[in-house]
Amino acid sequence: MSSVSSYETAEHYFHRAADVMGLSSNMRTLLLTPLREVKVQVALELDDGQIGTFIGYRIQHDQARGPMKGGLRFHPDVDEGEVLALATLMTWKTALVNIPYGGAKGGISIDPRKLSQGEMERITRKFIDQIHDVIGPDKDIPAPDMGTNAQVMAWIANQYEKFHGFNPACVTGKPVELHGAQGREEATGRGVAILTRSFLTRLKHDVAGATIAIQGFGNVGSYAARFLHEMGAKIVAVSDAFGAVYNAEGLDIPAVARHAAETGRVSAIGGASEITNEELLTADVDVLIPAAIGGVLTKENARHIRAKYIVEAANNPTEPEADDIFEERDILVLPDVLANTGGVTVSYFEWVQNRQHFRWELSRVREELDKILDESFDRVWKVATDKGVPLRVAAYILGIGRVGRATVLGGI
Ligand SMILES: NC(=O)C1=CN([C@@H]2O[C@H](COP(=O)(O)OP(=O)(O)OC[C@H]3O[C@@H](n4cnc5c(N)ncnc54)[C@H](OP(=O)(O)O)[C@@H]3O)[C@@H](O)[C@H]2O)C=CC1
Ligand SMILES: O=C(O)CCC(=O)C(=O)O
Repeated sequence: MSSVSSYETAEHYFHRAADVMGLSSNMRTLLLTPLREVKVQVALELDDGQIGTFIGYRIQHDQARGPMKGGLRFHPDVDEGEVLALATLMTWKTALVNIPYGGAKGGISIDPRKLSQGEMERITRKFIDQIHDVIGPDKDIPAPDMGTNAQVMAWIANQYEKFHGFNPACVTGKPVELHGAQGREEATGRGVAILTRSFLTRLKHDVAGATIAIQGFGNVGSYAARFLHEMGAKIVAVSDAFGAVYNAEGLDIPAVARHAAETGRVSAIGGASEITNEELLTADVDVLIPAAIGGVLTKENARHIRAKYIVEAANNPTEPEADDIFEERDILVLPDVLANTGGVTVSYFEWVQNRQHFRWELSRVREELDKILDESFDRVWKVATDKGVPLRVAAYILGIGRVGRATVLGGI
């Protein structure tokens, strides 16, 4: 696990790009300082009659380019620094793909696996009771992240509407039956697969037959695995919090998905050996895709990574010293700020549809998403090539540049 905090990582990557851009120290302070940090008590009666007291956060980083946007994470590791780091990342991410939003993120420090469905619903509603005034379709629009899903988004919409009236654009990632968008659930993982293919193609490496290890088999990891499998890639290892499974000939991903749905974990599936998450990270593969928690690629394991390429489906998986080691070892990294933008982009399509009271077909969602991903990838690649910088620095230059210009044009 990383010894560097998520926020130190976020600041480091910001300054690395800001140095190349020649940003003044005043501008750096303005762009890094969050607009608002909300920290609330979320207290409720648990199923066993005990009182549970949890801490919830919503950190709104920047709104120069539009209402703030970002997911809501339910995980035991959630703290203020992590949420701020993730909110900051959202600001550069929405700017990079040029959708009209700023950045925010939220979370509650809880373990959803230890809660009943009823407890999850009560916690979600209690949290929205505390923050409904600072969120909304023109202020800040939450969405799913680790530990939350379409059902949680449905409760958020319902609770928000108790205060403010019907307004499904107040949250995205909702169930399709309740004003959600076709294709949002698959969007982040599908985007990861499409960008992985573009990345490999640019490097003259065919996705068909490429060997891939994916850490995390939740929303993002499982859809990325599914789409890459359909593209002909050989997914040799996948994992969840309990451990990993490996088959050098390639896993049968639809079978792993069925097994995980039935048993709640990927382990103990026939025809694959059990390995640890750490062994998955150092597997001998073409592409490593971290798609779970942050801070998993560290200065301790970076020299043992055998993948040729890393695609960051997770947010903030790589600590700065590991990133430097990858650069030195010519391991190319497709950074989170680009690699996982499929989710927020389709969230934007959902928000647009909600505001227009109009529904798009899945084919239109996919087509519009592919266009944005292709354009963003090409732009990042060009800046990296023109300036001779890594893809992460190039992506940050584009994102920070757009936010900086909007800030100057709009005035403070
Ligand atoms: N959902 C989205 O649209 C987006 C998500 N992301 C990022 O993608 C990543 C994954 O999110 P998402 O798929 O939504 O989350 P989910 O909660 O759906 O899935 C998380 C996965 O990670 C596994 N996991 C949890 N803890 C560990 C651990 N310590 N070691 C290994 N695996 C672990 C979980 O296992 P288990 O099931 O056993 O707990 C699960 O397989 C996060 O970094 C998130 O910020 C980025 C952009 C958008
Ligand atoms: O869909 C969204 O609005 C946000 C997704 C998210 O949290 C992320 O990209 O990290």
